[in-house]
Amino acid sequence: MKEGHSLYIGGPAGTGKSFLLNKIVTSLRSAGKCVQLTCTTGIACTNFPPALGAMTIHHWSGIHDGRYSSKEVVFLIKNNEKFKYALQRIQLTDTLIIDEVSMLSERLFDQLRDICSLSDPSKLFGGIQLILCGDFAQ
Ligand SMILES: Nc1ncnc2c1ncn2[C@@H]1O[C@H](COP(=O)(O)OP(=O)(O)OP(=O)(O)O)[C@@H](O)[C@H]1O
Repeated sequence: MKEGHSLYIGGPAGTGKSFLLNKIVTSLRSAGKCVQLTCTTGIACTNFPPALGAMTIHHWSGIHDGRYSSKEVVFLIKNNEKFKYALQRIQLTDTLIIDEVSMLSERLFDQLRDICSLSDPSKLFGGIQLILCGDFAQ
């Protein structure tokens, strides 16, 4: 993880996934990484202490309510003033954590791949380290 590899953390409810994410955020941030903690729902964000700054993946990425196609949202993030903070977040992020990832649709995951590429178009997901967490058996 510290070398920047992407990973999936899985396990049933109560096995300590959120506990582990908490430790990961703290550890990577103290190593100087820009770590963004996101969840697929707002309610899941409340599992974390406010100091960790958890936000929905929709907010982090600029996707918001998902009304745009991948092409449209990438264009807006690049060119529309209203999306400038999303662009800054994307370009600054070293590690993107997505909790409750089993709630993420294939369509949204594809959009995220395209949006993350704004960070570095030559790399898959823009070279951002992904830490996906959840329970696909849920
Ligand atoms: N290594 C650990 N040491 C001490 N307490 C722990 C450890 N791992 C988990 N816990 C405690 O166990 C409880 C459940 O952990 P946690 O909420 O992280 O599980 P979870 O897998 O995220 O569950 P859910 O999927 O329901 O959100 C919490 O009270 C947490 O503080």
